[in-house]
Amino acid sequence: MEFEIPKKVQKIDEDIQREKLKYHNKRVAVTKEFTFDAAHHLHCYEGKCKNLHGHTYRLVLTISGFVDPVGISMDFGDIKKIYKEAIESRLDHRYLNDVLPPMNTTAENMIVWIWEEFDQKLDDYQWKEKGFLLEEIVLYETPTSYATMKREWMDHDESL
Ligand SMILES: Nc1nc2c(c(=O)[nH]1)N=C([C@H](O)[C@H](O)COP(=O)(O)OP(=O)(O)OP(=O)(O)O)CN2
Ligand SMILES: [Zn+2]
Repeated sequence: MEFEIPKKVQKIDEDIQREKLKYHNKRVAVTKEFTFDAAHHLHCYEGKCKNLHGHTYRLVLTISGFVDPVGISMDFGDIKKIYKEAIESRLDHRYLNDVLPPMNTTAENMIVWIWEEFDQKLDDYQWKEKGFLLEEIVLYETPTSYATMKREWMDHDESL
C-alpha cells in the first residue's frame, strides 16, 4: 500500500521549496567540536609542564561557506572527515614531541600547525575554490586553558 503524503505536509513542502530560494546563497559559519588525547612536555619551561604529561585536547573548528539549496554550507560529516585525516590520525594517542615537526608543543604552536594542516585540506579537496574559509579555531589544552586563532585577525595583521 502506498503512503499518501497528507495535504498539509504537501503544502509545507511547497513552502520549503519557495523559502529555500530565499535563504540559499548566504555565507554562514558552522562549528564542530572534537577531542583527542595526547602526551607532551614543554621545552625551555620551568614548571610542572616540563615533565611528560597528558591532556584531553578539545578542538573547536569553525568554517564559513555559502548555504546550498538544501540549506547546508559545509556538512558536519565533511568537517569530521577532514579532521580525522588531517589531525586525529596524526595526534590522537601520540607523543606530540615525537610526531609534530620540531616545535615547542605549546597550545599556541599547536594551533598554528592545526590551522595550516586543516586549511591545506580545504584547498586539496576544492572547498576553497567553492568559497569555504576556515574562520576560527579554539584549542583547549585543559578545561580552563586554551588558544584561539581567527581569520579576521590574520587579514588585519596582513594589512599592517
Ligand atoms: N601560554 C601557555 N602557557 C602554558 C602552556 C601553553 O601551551 N601555553 N602549557 C602549559 C602546560 O602544558 C599545562 O599542561 C597546562 O597549563 P595549566 O593551565 O597551567 O594547567 P593546570 O591544569 O595546572 O591549570 P589549572 O589552573 O589547574 O586549571 C603551561 N602553560
Ligand atoms: Zn601540557
